[in-house]
Amino acid sequence: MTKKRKAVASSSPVPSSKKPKTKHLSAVDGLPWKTVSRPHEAGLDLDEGILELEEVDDVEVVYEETEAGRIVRFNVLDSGEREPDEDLSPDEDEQEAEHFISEEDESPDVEEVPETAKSPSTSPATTSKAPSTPAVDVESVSAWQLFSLHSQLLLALSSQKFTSPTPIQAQTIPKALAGRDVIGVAETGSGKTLAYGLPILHDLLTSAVVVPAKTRRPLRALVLAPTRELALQVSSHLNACLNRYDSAVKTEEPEAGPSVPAKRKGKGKKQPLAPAEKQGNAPPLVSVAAIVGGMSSQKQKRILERGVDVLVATPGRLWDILEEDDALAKDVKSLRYLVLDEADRMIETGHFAELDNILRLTQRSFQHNTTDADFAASAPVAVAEPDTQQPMQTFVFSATLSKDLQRNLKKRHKPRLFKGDAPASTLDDLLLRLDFRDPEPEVVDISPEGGIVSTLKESKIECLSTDKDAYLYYFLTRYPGRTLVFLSSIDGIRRLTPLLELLGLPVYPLHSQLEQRQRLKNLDRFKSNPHAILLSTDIAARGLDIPHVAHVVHYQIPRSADAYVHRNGRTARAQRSGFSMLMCAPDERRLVRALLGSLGRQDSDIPELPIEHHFIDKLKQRLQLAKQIDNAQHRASKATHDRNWIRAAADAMDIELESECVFLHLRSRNGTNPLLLHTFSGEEEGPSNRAIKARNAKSAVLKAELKALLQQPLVARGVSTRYITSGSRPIVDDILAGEDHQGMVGVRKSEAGSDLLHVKKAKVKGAKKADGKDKDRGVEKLEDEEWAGFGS
Ligand SMILES: Nc1ncnc2c1ncn2[C@@H]1O[C@H](COP(=O)(O)OP(=O)(O)OP(=O)(O)O)[C@@H](O)[C@H]1O
Repeated sequence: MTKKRKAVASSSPVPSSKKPKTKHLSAVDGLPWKTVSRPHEAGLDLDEGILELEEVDDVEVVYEETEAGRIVRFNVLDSGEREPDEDLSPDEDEQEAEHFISEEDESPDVEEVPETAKSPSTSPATTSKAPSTPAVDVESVSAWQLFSLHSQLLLALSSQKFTSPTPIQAQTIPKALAGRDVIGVAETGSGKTLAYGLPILHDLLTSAVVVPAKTRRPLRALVLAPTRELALQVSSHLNACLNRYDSAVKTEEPEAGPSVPAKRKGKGKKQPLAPAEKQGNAPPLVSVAAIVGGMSSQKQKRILERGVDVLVATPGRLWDILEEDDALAKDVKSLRYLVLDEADRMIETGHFAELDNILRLTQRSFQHNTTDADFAASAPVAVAEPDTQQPMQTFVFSATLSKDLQRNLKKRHKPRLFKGDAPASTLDDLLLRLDFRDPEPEVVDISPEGGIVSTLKESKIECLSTDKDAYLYYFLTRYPGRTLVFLSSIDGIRRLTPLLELLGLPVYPLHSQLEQRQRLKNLDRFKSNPHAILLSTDIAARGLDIPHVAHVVHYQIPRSADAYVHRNGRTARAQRSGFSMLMCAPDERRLVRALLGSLGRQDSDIPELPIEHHFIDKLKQRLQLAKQIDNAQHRASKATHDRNWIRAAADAMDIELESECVFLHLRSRNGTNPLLLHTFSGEEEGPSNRAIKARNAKSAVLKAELKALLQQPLVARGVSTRYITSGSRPIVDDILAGEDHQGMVGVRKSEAGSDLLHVKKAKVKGAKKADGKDKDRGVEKLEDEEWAGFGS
């Protein structure tokens, strides 16, 4: 097992007012190591790589010269709880109080142990109240103070530099904290995850008890998300709000006899630190986990056996588990919180039946008509009894929920009872099945007109379908930057990925037919390389929060206006600027018009991106070569694959390839549709080694040719690379100013968004010249209106 340790050697400044006491240790193992949760999104907790990661804080490394030579000592700074006035003068104490608040200042005194803790398993003998959290820098989160959030959350917001709530958070958090059901609609990247996440975590933290290791936690909150990546991301965003808390918490293993809530027990007294190992393995106060398809179900079952407070899941995997896990099904029936993130997408993913089944479980009215016998099987470990009478709060969030739907939801007064087994077929039906406790759930809709965020600049390129590869290659070369290219088909991604790879671009595919591990790996590579290109289907269209995506390209027209909005939402997030480019073939114009029409916009709203057409032919030449290489490689690998396959099939059937002529008639699993009818004999045993070698040699020659071509600079028309001060486009000034484009000689480095602006200005200027003063105003007005949607 690989075990990695990371020492944070007292880099965090200890306030000068604190005089930490130190423990001197010479052995590394004696340090208070804490296990760090490994990011599963990064694939680190899979079968390879780091299996365990530990870190240590507040350790000073001291080198001492001794007779035996130089030795290293570690001073463990004990900045733990002090006796009042122990280390500080009264003045200093006051000063410190001005800058920091602790949980005790913030929240009411010790809370009652909640109902959930009163089950035999979480009786006072085995649970204790949440310990206090570290101090919070009040000033950095003053804008959050009005919500009176748990100090751990303030701490997390402060450390993530989330200085103030976003508009959707500001409007929904108070309502959610007041116990209302909320339907939140706000633009992409506006912080909807924390809009529902913070109220849930606040409640769970303030009512949390330290659950002993062997006790299963009852599920309190369920977040459903349409894709695996989104579920993992939501779980990681919520965990980021709990991280520092867990590392700061000091827990004690419960001893025999009644335990006392930690706060009371520790009031004014110094709490002994649990041994390092115990701290590292201590169960978190509030736990969040993700359950998604494509990842080890054994591991996910283990997590569920231990129990989690907040479960983030895709409906498909969750329903699979629910069918077998009665304890979890029972929990789902008595949830405290239910969240549908990107609800409108979930009915499109083919998991609608599962989602419908899960929603049935959450229906209290449904439960009243059902006995618990279905789920009465005994739990594997002690379970804290959930409170089925506790009302459930429901949150539905998306960037695109139609006004009609919102009106329907508001009109509804009672949850609809299920009649028969026919699944609902529309989003309206689905949402009407939600067991809103409010007769009128709060609808907070602050989505922008047309669904497009103000910091996004849109553009389009009109070209033939067959030229899309060349124009895409042009765009990627002309505007390097993290780019997410959306295609509608997996086949398209499979075709385009090797071509762009051969052209030397850092390109990664993402689609549902990749293994989950590969999906996460590619996503991770995309996140870590500022020039990476992700070719993806719409599985990356919703919710994914990848920092600094510079461009979104719609290689194929999105299927719906909502898809257009969500795809665009992967850039221009959290008030940052972003750029999107729609590639439109002549036969797609009608679709684009319809798509924009349903957003209340026009085709002409989206300006064309200026193209230096001179480059296109050169790029086509390179692409042509890349296609030939790809074909040659494909044929060679297919031939090898076919040959191996035929041999394996013959082996399996105990057939001599040399002598017989055989019919292979393979059928699909259900035995109905013939998949392949193949005749072969020894002579037809696939291509010979010689043929395969010849193909490989051909592709090697083509590769060398392409390599040479790629090394040649792409030079703009009118540029002389020999005489950089002459030619119709002197380039010397740009070179001297460092503004020359690295991949295209004679082109100035620029951002796609600013080039778009230049086009706009040039148009206005040209129009002014041509049409005279009166018309000028008209043109300017028209331009302004056109640009109103782009917020430039
Ligand atoms: N109060 C805040 N201040 C600054 N950044 C924030 C704040 N809240 C959230 N963020 C950050 O904003 C980004 C977008 O948040 P989030 O993913 O929740 O958006 P979203 O509205 O759910 O987007 P989408 O509709 O695409 O799913 C994230 O990186 C998140 O960490």
